[in-house]
Order: sequence, then structure tokens, then C-alpha cells
Amino acid sequence: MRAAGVDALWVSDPANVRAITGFSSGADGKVLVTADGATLYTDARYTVQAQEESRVPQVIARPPETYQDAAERVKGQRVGFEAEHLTVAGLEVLRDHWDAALVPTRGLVEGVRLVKSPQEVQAIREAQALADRVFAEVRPMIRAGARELDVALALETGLRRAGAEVGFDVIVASGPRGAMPHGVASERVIEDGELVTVDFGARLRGYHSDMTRTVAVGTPSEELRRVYNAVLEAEEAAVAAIRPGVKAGELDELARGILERHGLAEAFAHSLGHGVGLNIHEGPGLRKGSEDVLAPGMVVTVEPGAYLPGVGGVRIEDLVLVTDTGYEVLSHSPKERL
Ligand SMILES: CSCC[C@H](N)C(=O)N1CCC[C@H]1C(=O)O
Repeated sequence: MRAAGVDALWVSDPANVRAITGFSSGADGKVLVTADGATLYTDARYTVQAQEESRVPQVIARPPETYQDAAERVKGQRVGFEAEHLTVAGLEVLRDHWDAALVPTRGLVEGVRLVKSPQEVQAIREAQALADRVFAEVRPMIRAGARELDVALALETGLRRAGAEVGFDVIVASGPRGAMPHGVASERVIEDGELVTVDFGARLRGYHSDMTRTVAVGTPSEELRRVYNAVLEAEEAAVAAIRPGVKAGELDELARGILERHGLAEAFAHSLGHGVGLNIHEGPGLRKGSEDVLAPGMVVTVEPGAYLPGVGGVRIEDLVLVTDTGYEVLSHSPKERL
């Protein structure tokens, strides 16, 4: 906050509210951070929950009382707000209520969230272990004649039964639908000889897991197998290069270079990966030109893909913890060798 030139910070992003306070209904809370500490603002629907969960003092109020209470604390100060999250209307409300200089800030709390605490790593590790178990149960369902939707439903039910939430809309993209990186499950029936991309995650105690496997149904064409093996080579090489001090952009470049050598540069339509935590997508960004430097305690995905419109696609993704000396792969579901 000092480096950003602010005396106080108004936190409105739900994941940042949760990260600072531990309050799990971040969307219905705000946090004011001042030199004296942090205060959670939420309303009477959450009195008991906030007392149970929050590690910072709470004020139970509804707007406009919320802003009036905070106004006393920020009078005459430079108060940062989260420019990437606060709406224009939200900013107008602050202007109406506060006698303070409002300063846009970016990524202050997100910067602290890049490196996970041991408790956060444990939640992500457990979420991924649970997702691995569910995938092993559901894997036999991925065969000719099954609908993508039914595979997704089985994964979702498995996650919920195991006590987790579904981290994001389950992607099950079979045959030509595999060319859509975000091909959420449809009514399409899987056919023999196809590749099926399955990308899903659990959310446990607020923390996400993320993993993709592309599975073969019967014997796919030589072209599809060639693409699969190229993506696997890129994925394994990028994972093996993970260690503290490496620039995230260099990992993307490494994977992209391998796919380029296989003639698949154009087919790799997204970045190599991203950090995972309270949000499914957070820093560091494993993308072209990223200057983010990996450090122990970061949890990232490595997920190169190749997407061929009208033909199909492949993505292989592991969830990886950056350790003091290198990396630990947290996702353990087997990867097929084609
Ligand atoms: C909507 S959450 C998608 C999770 C997935 N593992 C993922 O992060 N991606 C799939 C395609 C690329 C990458 C992304 O940037 O969305």
C-alpha cells in the first residue's frame, strides 16, 4: 500500500475479501484496510457466519451505514480502490460518502495471493486428490455411446458426494468439439475413434483444483495421435522446467516452441497456464511475454493444447506446486500414451 501511495485500501473483490478475512461469502462483504488493521463490513444475514469465520473485526451494517462508518476512518486520507473490480456506480457511492482522495490501484491483494500459505496449498492438494479419485471412478464411462453431458454429470455428482463444490463448468469436448478450448459438455454422443477432452476441478474450502485429460475412445486416427503426442511432449517439457526463479513467459515459450516444431503453432490458441487458488484463474500468468517469476508456494497449471477446427483437439493439463528446489505435480490421474 505504501508503494502504491495509499494510506488505506477499500477491498471489493470477493476473493480478496475472503483472502484477507477468511469470510467465505466474500461477494457480500467489503474490507477496509487502514494503518490500524482490517475491518470486514457485511450485513446481518452473516452476523454468526462472520463471527465464526473472520479473523478481523466485523461491522454489521447495510449501505449507506456501511459507507458512513468507513467515512469516519478514512477522513482526509488517500484511499485506494480496486480499479479492476469496483464498478463505476460503486466508485460514485464512495465519492458521495467520503471526504477522502480516491486512488485507483491494481493487483495489491492479488500480489500477496500469488504465493500460497501451507494451509492454502493443503486445501488445493486435497481438492486435486479428490478430483483424481472422482476421475478414476468416471473414466470407464467415457466410451462410444455415452453423452458428454452424462460424463460431466457423473464428475459433478462425484465431486459433490465427496464434499467439494464444482469448481467451474465441466468441459467435455468430444470429436470435432475438441477444437473448442472451452467446450462445456453438450448432448453430443461420443463416437468410436474419437479423442475426448475432459477439464474439470473441485473447490474445497474455497480453493480450486484444475486438471485436463484427453482420452482416446477406440483407436483415433494417426493424425490425432500425432497431435496428442506433440501436446504431451510440450506439457511434460514445460512441467520439467518449473523451478523458482524461472520467468512464466519462458515456460510458455518452451511449450510453444515444441508445438511449433510439430507444425502446431497456430493450433495452440491460448496461454500455457495460470495460477490457481481462491479463483480458478489468478496469477502468475504463464503466457507469452509474462515477466512473472515463479517462487516457492505458487500453484500453477501447465496446459498446452492444439485445436484443429473440423477435426478435433487435445489438451493435457497438470496442476503443479513450485517448491524450494523445483516442482511437485499435484494431479495424479494417469496420462494416456497413444
Ligand atoms: C473456465 S475455467 C477453465 C479451466 C481450464 N483449465 C483453463 O484454464 N483453460 C482451458 C483453456 C485454456 C485455459 C483458459 O485460459 O481458460
